[in-house]
Amino acid sequence: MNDQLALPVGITLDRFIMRNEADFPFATGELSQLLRDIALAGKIVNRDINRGGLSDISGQFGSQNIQGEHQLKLDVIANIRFIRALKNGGEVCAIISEEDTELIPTGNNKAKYIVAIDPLDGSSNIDANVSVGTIFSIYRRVTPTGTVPTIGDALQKGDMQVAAGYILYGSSTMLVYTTGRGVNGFTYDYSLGEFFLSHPQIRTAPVGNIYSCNEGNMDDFPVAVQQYLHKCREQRLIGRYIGSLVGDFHRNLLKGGVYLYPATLKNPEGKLRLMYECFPLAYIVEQAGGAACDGKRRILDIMPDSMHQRAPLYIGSAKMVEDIYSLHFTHAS
Ligand SMILES: O=P(O)(O)OC[C@H]1O[C@](O)(COP(=O)(O)O)[C@@H](O)[C@@H]1O
Ligand SMILES: [Mg+2]
Ligand SMILES: [Mg+2]
Repeated sequence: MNDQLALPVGITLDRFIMRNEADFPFATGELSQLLRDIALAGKIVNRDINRGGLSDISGQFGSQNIQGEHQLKLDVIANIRFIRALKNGGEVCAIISEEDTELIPTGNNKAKYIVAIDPLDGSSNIDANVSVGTIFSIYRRVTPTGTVPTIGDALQKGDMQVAAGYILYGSSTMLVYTTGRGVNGFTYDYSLGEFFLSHPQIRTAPVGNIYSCNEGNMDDFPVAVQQYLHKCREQRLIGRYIGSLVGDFHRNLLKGGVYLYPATLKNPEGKLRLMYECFPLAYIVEQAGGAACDGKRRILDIMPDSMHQRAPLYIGSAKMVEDIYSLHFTHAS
């Protein structure tokens, strides 16, 4: 409490980024600028989402993405907005997007960062006016700057991320991110057009009383998960499931709890994508004291072999994730 009182009221995202950059003696400002570019695109997409019900922006776009999902107009609009901001910003040499099959070269071959992005998360909720989000993950390229980026630059372990975050377009709009020195949350003040630090150094409880899972798939779940969900019910834990990963994750991060998306018959590898859903949220939750696994491994230890690879995800309060992991272990042996 004293720390928070000590903090000047109204620290903007920009000032926070600048202050943090000062802590890195060799910082060159590129990552800071990249975070600003993402925040700017987020403000524009936030405006689009607020108009989500209006005819020119609602409904299907009429095409499918590589996941076989019907793209909504807002999926495509958000994708265009972020790609344009990242290209114009000049700090990114290539982009992985949920909405694009191939790696997107930006033409900035001198740039040293790669961004993986889920431009609009929770698409199935957009026309019902339920919280949605954007999820991003940032890597340093492995090939020399000045050369054309390759898939080798894109496919890196989750542990290699230099920054990750999400924007939650909910009752208020928030940007939450980490650069490996804790997790901070910023709330958007429309009247000033600024993100302000509202949740400094977020920590998540080791045990919470919330579990989030689409139990409609219960019969498909591994036995270990079915057992865990029964235990949650026996303990009268609170079941909360929005169906927008960012919304469910954010609530559990602040209140304590666990989100589960196991493998199902429809998605035997799991539904969620490693590069732009699992990795960024796993980095954030670990920086906040929580944990994330796929039932067998720590999510951040996974080496991806394709850009749109999926994985089961168990993420949130450390002790709850550990329990799920041990149940998997018990049933595997
Ligand atoms: O409808 P389901 O099977 O419960 O899946 C919901 C999950 O799928 C997602 O919508 C997938 O993300 P996208 O909307 O970005 O495709 C998650 O946000 C959410 O947690
Ligand atoms: Mg998503
Ligand atoms: Mg999406």
